[in-house]
Amino acid sequence: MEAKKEIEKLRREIRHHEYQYYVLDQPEISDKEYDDLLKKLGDLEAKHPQWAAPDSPTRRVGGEPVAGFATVRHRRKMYSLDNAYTFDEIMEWRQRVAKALGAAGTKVEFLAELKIDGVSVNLTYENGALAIGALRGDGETGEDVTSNIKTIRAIPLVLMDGPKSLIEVRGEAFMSRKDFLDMNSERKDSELPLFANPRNATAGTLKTLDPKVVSRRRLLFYAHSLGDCAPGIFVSQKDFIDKVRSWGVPVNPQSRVCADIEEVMDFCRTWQEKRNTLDYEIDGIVIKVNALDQQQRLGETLKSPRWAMAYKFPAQQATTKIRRIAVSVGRTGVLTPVAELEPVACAGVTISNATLHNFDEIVRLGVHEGDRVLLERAGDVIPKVVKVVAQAHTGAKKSSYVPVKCPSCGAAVIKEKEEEVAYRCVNPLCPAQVERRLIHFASRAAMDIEGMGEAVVQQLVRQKLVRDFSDIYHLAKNDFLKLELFKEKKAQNLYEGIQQSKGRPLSRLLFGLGIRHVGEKAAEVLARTFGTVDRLAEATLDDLLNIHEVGEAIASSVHDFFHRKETSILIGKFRHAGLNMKEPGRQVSAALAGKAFVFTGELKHLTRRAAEELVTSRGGTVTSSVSKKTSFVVVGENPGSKYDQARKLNVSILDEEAFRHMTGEKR
Ligand SMILES: NC(=O)c1ccc[n+]([C@@H]2O[C@H](COP(=O)([O-])OP(=O)(O)OC[C@H]3O[C@@H](n4cnc5c(N)ncnc54)[C@H](O)[C@@H]3O)[C@@H](O)[C@H]2O)c1
Ligand SMILES: [Zn+2]
Repeated sequence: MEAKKEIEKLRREIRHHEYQYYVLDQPEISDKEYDDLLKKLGDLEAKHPQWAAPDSPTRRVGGEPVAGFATVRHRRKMYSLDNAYTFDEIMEWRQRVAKALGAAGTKVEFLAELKIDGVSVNLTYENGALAIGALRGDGETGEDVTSNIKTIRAIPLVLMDGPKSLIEVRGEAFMSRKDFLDMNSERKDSELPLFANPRNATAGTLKTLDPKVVSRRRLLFYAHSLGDCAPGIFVSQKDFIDKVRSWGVPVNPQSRVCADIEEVMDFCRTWQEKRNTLDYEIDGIVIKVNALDQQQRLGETLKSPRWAMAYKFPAQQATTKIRRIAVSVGRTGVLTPVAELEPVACAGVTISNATLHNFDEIVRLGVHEGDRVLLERAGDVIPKVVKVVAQAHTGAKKSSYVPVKCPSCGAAVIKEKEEEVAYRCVNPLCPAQVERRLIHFASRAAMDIEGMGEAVVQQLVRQKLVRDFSDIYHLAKNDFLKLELFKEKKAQNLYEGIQQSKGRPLSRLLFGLGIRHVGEKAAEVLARTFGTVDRLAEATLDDLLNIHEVGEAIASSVHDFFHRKETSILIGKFRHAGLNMKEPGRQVSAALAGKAFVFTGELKHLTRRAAEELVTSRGGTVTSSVSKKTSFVVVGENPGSKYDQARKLNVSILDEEAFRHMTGEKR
């Protein structure tokens, strides 16, 4: 009974972390900690086979597909990989392979590949042309992200001299370290939660509903696995890699054929040392039995192929001393404690600051100035303090690191509600806050003002040249000549950068304004739905709540924002300065905007994809299952259970004819 309880508790815990990781792309624990939980569960299940369950996390790949996308069933299952953390575990695997292959198993060739920390993507080519791009999902069905995938330049839309028969090429979509860091620093400026690693950032990007956002993120791609295909095209993994490369699909040039397992381990050692010379993150080495006929004989378990193994590198940690616990002031006045460190080398870079997240975290860690701490850099994120390894010998310990006054402006510091963890500076004119807000406004994902980085904003604020967003648009070229290192040319460029930003679409402006809870995605949805700033400003709370992707927090924050006197003054000033404040390119339709559609059954006049496109291009969304949030279910011939579900939940039902009228396809 005890064991059963423990197993159930572990499963619940693991499922929680899987949801955080696969669906929200915001893990709360490190991969190693997650893998340890999973291993513990696996061991318990092996010891108590009577409590095994088919839906246990030990037997399932990934997580449920994310809502908001249509799903596709993979023609062949997409698997996870088994992990090895030591060379002993690699040797054990080598022996299992030998045993399973019998006489042929003593001599096996391997292909060793870098394990890039990205997202698995399945590309289906039909007649040599890219037909579907899908994510792994739960391995059986995944999110259809074709329109996002098509914006990735590294992925060819047509194969050069490839097979005409259907073929599935699988590989890793990923982000360079630099693009990942840029993306996170933009998010930091916007006070959005940071992505823990490039993989979460890539997943978050591929799951955005707007392909434009994806194209801006510059994702990369390397093919590494074969899905469904006609028989006889390839004889080995190496052969597959070479052939797809010749058809124009990028593959990782570092892969190596290894004659035996010793060579494989050399390769692992080499890359463990050299991993930081790459401009993308790898978290290990994938070892594959090279010959496809041997792979077939080895087969797969429910979760992973027996012919492959992932060797995972140790986590990137280091220890050092905290010199001081400083406090930084964010855009909304939130105070964040930062540990200033004795510089230490960790995973190829020198670290001198680490985040402590909030003041509760300081208490939880029991950390003080002068302590030696363990740091971890997961991916390239700002390093975090994991725990105290040795307490300071000297010096009085502070009872609290919460400052009485704002370190920037000296105003009072408050905690809005007792249950909140954040302390804030109450002064909206606090120079540190104004600076952060302007940096965010000018950042790449917002108004994208060329030449207006942190240093420039800082000087503009300190010299009292700007106090609010609209002041930027009243600066003359001569004003910039007062800034450090500014000469004629640079001043001219910044001036032009500012002028150019006036034309940015409404979505960028909304994001830049830093309205609470309005991130990039919500800004896009709002801009798409209302089209102009005036219509958005007039929206009632109900109008906002009626939008499928908008929840209560966003709705009331947007409503409040546009009903403030300062906001209408600001918008007036923007208009006077000639800002665009419209969302172009969307034939937004009032009937469809913000509505959620579900399709079931066959349509006569439209393909499913064309029908979905009609919805999304008019500001609506398509989801795969019917819920209370569904606005319409479009029913074709031979509808499935979604039709019954729609009737049960009293969701409006449209036939094809009515749907085409609604979209303006038919008059
Ligand atoms: N921190 C958390 O809370 C949390 C939660 C869930 C999962 N995870 C992490 O995610 C991992 C499980 O995810 P997973 O099932 O995707 O396994 P995985 O990432 O360990 O391995 C499988 C994946 O590796 C990728 N890959 C990269 N290079 C490859 C190559 N050359 N050949 C084949 N595949 C290659 C593929 O995308 C494949 O899907 C665990 O190791 C765990 O650490 C963490
Ligand atoms: Zn302040």
